[in-house]
Amino acid sequence: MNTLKREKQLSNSDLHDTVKVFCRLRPLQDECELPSIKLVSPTTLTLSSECKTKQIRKGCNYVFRHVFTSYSGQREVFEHVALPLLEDLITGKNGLLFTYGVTGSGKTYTLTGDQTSPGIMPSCINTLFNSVGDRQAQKYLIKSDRMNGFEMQSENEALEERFQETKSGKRLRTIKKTVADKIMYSNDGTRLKNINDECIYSIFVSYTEIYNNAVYDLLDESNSKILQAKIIREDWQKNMYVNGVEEVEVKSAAEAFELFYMGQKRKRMAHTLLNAESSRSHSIFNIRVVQLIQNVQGDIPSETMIKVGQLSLVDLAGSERCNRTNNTGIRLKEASSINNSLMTLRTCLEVLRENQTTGSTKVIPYRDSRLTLLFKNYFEGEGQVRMIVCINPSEQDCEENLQVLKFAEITQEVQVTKPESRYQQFRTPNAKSTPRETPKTTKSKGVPAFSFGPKIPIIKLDFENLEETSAGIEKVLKCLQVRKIRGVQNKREFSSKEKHFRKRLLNINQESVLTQAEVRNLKAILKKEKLLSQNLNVKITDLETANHCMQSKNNELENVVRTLQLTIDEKNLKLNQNCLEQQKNKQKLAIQSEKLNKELEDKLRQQRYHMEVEMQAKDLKLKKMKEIIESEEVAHEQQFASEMFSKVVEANENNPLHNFSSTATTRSTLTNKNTLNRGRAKAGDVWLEHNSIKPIPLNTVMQPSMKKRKSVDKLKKAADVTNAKQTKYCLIAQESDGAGDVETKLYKGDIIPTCGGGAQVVFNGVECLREESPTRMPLTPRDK
Ligand SMILES: Nc1ncnc2c1ncn2[C@@H]1O[C@H](COP(=O)(O)OP(=O)(O)OP(=O)(O)O)[C@@H](O)[C@H]1O
Repeated sequence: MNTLKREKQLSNSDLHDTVKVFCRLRPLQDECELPSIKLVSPTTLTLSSECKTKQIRKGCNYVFRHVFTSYSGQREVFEHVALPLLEDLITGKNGLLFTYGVTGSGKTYTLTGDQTSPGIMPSCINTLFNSVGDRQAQKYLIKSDRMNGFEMQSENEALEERFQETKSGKRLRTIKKTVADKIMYSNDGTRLKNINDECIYSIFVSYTEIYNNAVYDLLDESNSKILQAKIIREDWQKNMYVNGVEEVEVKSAAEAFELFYMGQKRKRMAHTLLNAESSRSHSIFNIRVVQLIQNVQGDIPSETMIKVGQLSLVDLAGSERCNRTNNTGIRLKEASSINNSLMTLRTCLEVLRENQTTGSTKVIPYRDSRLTLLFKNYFEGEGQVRMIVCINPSEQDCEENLQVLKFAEITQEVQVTKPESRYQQFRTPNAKSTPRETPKTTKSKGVPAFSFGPKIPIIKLDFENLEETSAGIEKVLKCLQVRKIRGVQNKREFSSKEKHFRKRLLNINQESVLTQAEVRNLKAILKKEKLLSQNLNVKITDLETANHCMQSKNNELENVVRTLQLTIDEKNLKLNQNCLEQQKNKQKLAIQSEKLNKELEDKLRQQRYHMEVEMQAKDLKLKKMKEIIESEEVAHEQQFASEMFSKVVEANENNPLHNFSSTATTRSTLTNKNTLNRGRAKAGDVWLEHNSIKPIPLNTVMQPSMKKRKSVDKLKKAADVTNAKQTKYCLIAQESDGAGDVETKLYKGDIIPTCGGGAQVVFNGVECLREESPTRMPLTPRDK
């Protein structure tokens, strides 16, 4: 397995020239969480196994100049990182310190901190004022020209300005004392050792921010609500600066903190209007220390030199990725702008490193972003550059931290030339104009710009005292010679100054041409923006109208929904009432039916009891009747059976098909069934009426009841009897006694199908119809 262990050891000589990169780990919010970053040594760290990013290079170490752990205090960070920059600043050297890292990794905390643990900015301010003490120049003796330069005023001018300020109350701070107390940071009394006792100092601060690639002056008091974007320009020394930026001279730490507080307030206010957050912009707090060195000859200051040092403290915006934050709209624009500027910073440093290591001369794209353009000079050797990489060792930030570490890796390989102090500006109190170009070692004397040499002495021509006269002439000659030499020098100086002046004029002209072009561009941009804004206004109006329509429609629909809802509610109420009534009715019905059932059961029980009693009585009666009938009928039966038998035999003779099982069976069945089945013919029974003779119809009142019948005179085929529909059989016989009486006898029986498919007739009764003549003689007992 190829171990990718890579550890960069920075050589001592490199340390002086490279960008010095420090790392600060912030404490984890959740104490139970395991850190995704592991400290290998005080200068080295590595990503731990908790970091589950795909891009992780296992075993890869990242080396810094120093790693501040979560236990490192603000003081430690200040002493290691910012104090050397302050020492440079006080001697007129420039320095740039920026914090870089993911959102929430502690950049602002490191730079600003809070009252009890002041960050780098308040510590720098406190240390500066502790060190300068009473060696401060009088206010307004030095004045910013708002073009990266300084002017020197006479004491009277400065006094006048101070007087005007007090009179107008222009710079009187508006914040309350309670707020002023709150914005004070604790001061531990640290002092710088390299203060020059022969100098007096003036401290200036400016506070700017870069938001969406536009520079805003946070101390600009011209319009307190809307911040105007500023342009970045290059001064005559090729230094980049924010044109027209407000540089305020501060005479105490409190004043500086007040300005910082006001700048932050303005930033918040402007951002509320722009719908942005503080961490969405890069903020730059600039401290400039102007050092005045005055050489005094007698009572008159013979020469005045100015050295200017600048320290830029930059709080970069968070470097998170767009897809993690799911930004859209303005946030996406902000994020891409932040990422673009950070990307450009990265590209610039990469190209710079490549140019330095390979000797190539690739163009560094400083102009691609305002951030890199503003700090171009630092990367090209105008001062020390230090970076604090802030890291939140939480697992969530793991992937972003990896990107940050990679950036840190590139940055610390970039070389910057060692800064050196120089006289940036010079101005004598009596001269009004500021010489723009001041060679580092140029010294100007407190005498008129052009001197014509010593005055020509006045001599008296005294021919009597020739010696004195000739000495005087000699003096005049000498003086004239000196004046001649001075004249030549003056001529030379004049021509060089003229040259220089022309050159400056040319530069100014070029600058003015460039400015004009810039103004033209800006005007074109403004025009475009105005057009865009007009279009947007039209769109907004359209959308507002549409929105209005939609809202009225929506209101109507809401009304409809409300009425429908009311109807539904009413119906639901009725439905519920109906349900309740139904349930009540059901309950009532159930109670009633239960009552009825009970009553019926009681009645049934009573009836059953009565019937049983009746039945028993009837049974008793029947038994008695049976006994009587049986004794009476024995004789009749025998006679009837013999009659029946003869009739059937007779009928059988006429119809051989008539299938009777046996005479004996018939007789016995007849005997048994006669009493039981007589008169039990049902209404639905079909009768087979067998008229073997043609009977004379009798007009008796009672007639046989055979509603459904089939009359046959002969039984020709078996089907006549076996027809399943026919259930009753009736054989008709008629007799006449000759005296006029006629008797018809109907022998009745049930047709019962047999197992063999035939049928048998079981006789069970005889009906007799008798018609007697009213004229007939009564029968003698013999006749009977
Ligand atoms: N070293 C630290 N010790 C204690 N608290 C810290 C430390 N670093 C950061 N914090 C806390 O973490 C929180 C976030 O820090 P800070 O606002 O400085 O992050 P940031 O990187 O500036 O974020 P942004 O990019 O959003 O501005 C703050 O509440 C701060 O107090």
